[in-house]
Amino acid sequence: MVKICCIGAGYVGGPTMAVIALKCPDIEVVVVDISKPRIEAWNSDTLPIYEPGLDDVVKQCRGRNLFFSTDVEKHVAEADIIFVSVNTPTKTRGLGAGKAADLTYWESAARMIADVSKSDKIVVEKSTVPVKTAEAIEKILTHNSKGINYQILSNPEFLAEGTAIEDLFKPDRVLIGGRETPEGRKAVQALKDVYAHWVPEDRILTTNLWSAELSKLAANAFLAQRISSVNAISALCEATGANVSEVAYAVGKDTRIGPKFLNASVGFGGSCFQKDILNLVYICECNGLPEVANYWKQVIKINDYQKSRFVNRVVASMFNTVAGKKIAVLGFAFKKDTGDTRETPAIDVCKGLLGDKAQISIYDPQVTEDQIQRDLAMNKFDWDRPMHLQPTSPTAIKQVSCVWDAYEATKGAHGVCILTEWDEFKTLDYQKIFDNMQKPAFVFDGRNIVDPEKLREIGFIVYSIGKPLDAWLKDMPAVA
Ligand SMILES: NC(=O)C1=CN([C@@H]2O[C@H](COP(=O)(O)OP(=O)(O)OC[C@H]3O[C@@H](n4cnc5c(N)ncnc54)[C@H](O)[C@@H]3O)[C@@H](O)[C@H]2O)C=CC1
Ligand SMILES: O=C(O)[C@H]1O[C@H](OP(=O)(O)OP(=O)(O)OC[C@H]2O[C@@H](n3ccc(=O)[nH]c3=O)[C@H](O)[C@@H]2O)[C@H](O)[C@@H](O)[C@@H]1O
Repeated sequence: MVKICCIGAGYVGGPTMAVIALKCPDIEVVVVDISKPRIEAWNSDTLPIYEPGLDDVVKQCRGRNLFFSTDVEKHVAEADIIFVSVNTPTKTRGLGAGKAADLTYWESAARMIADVSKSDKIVVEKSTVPVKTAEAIEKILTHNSKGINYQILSNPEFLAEGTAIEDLFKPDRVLIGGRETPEGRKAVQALKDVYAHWVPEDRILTTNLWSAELSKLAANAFLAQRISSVNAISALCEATGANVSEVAYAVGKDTRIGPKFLNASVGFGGSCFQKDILNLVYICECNGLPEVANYWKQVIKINDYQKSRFVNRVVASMFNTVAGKKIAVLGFAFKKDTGDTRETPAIDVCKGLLGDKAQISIYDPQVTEDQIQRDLAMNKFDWDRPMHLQPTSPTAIKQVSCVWDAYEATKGAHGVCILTEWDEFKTLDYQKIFDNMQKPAFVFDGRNIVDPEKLREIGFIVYSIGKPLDAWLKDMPAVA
């Protein structure tokens, strides 16, 4: 029986390995992590991450050919194929701080593999890493090899949170990069055989190592660039009276452009887009390509602009101050169907409103109060460290309260900011919300999920990203 061990039981390691175990009953899969609480949660009825369909997959194979353990060294030693799916956060200190990927966790995993291995291994980069990381990993492994043969493969993951199980069941493509040597090709084939259990052959792409590593960074940069493009156009729509949804629809009808990923928003969030683009920028700079670096940097600048533009709209339309005013925030996760808050635009929006002394009442169906308080207190990039390295009990921010109901959050509020596109926000009783709010009552829709006309009929003053402006807002320009 082939044995797979995955180091890192996070958003990628957990679901990916659960699906491999489900689709490959002839393979034993063990997911290991240094975080004891995380592994305990994977072994319990309350999994550590919320992902539609995941519970079902885990229940079907846990204890059969899927195991979760903290005994990292034992399972690494026994495995034939080792996936490494640990954090690769942005460096916060030293060379490349604020841009370069911090490979501390990757390096320590590689050193541990070298220490405990007694047989040949295929080591698979699942984490998103800078191009050429495989070379560094190879050096670490072969320097301590004791005659053991290691083959390094790059097999980046393209799943999106909220649809991870769907994406894993039916991936657009699986990408495997390896060395172009007989041993390298054999290793690529071994990994191909795993995916071939359920992925059609023509969707399994094989490339050289560097193409696979770079394709992951490029794919995320292209996706984020689409959002920044439509968000840039949304600002122009507001200035001209065009409607961004109509523009995006018309643009996306061109089959060369396509309709997906053109929803204007308060900004993209999530653990990877910003981090991976910063990493790409750094690699370009290191390779003497400042023009290319600046091109990609602009995608992040527009994203930051979009978030601060939103805050400015809120403050400007409420007579240029929100001091002491209750603002309801609906949605804190970076997108719907996940409890993940990493780099969520809600953090920057809330911090912006707090900077103007607002009182914020937050409701999100999946995010805990503890998480929200930690996010608002944490320094940038600290969120992407393993749990045990994050600040444990930050001082709670007094102006922020978290409630478990949208109606409670909006009661007595001056304004409502919709920051995540949870389906339940589309069907709220907005008349009831209006009746219980201060007047004039404002809705700032950062996800374009409510019908502005219907809300205006109720009496709200409405701001929707990239939509023709309410007369009220036209008279209140949002200048920083
Ligand atoms: N979250 C996502 O949707 C996607 C993430 N990625 C990439 O996958 C990688 C992992 O991301 P996530 O799963 O989201 O991170 P995560 O933070 O959810 O999980 C990483 C896990 O690795 C563990 N870990 C760190 N060092 C370790 C070590 N030396 N030994 C054992 N365990 C260790 C941590 O305790 C943590 O549980 C990152 O490189 C990310 O860029 C790629 C595609 C999608
Ligand atoms: O490397 C990663 O981590 C993953 O990053 C993204 O996945 P994810 O961040 O989970 O979610 P997305 O659906 O891409 O959304 C990212 C952000 O963009 C926003 N978004 C998305 C689409 C859109 O049209 N407009 C928009 O503002 C979302 O609300 C969210 O805040 C990619 O879609 C995955 O392919 C990739 O594997």
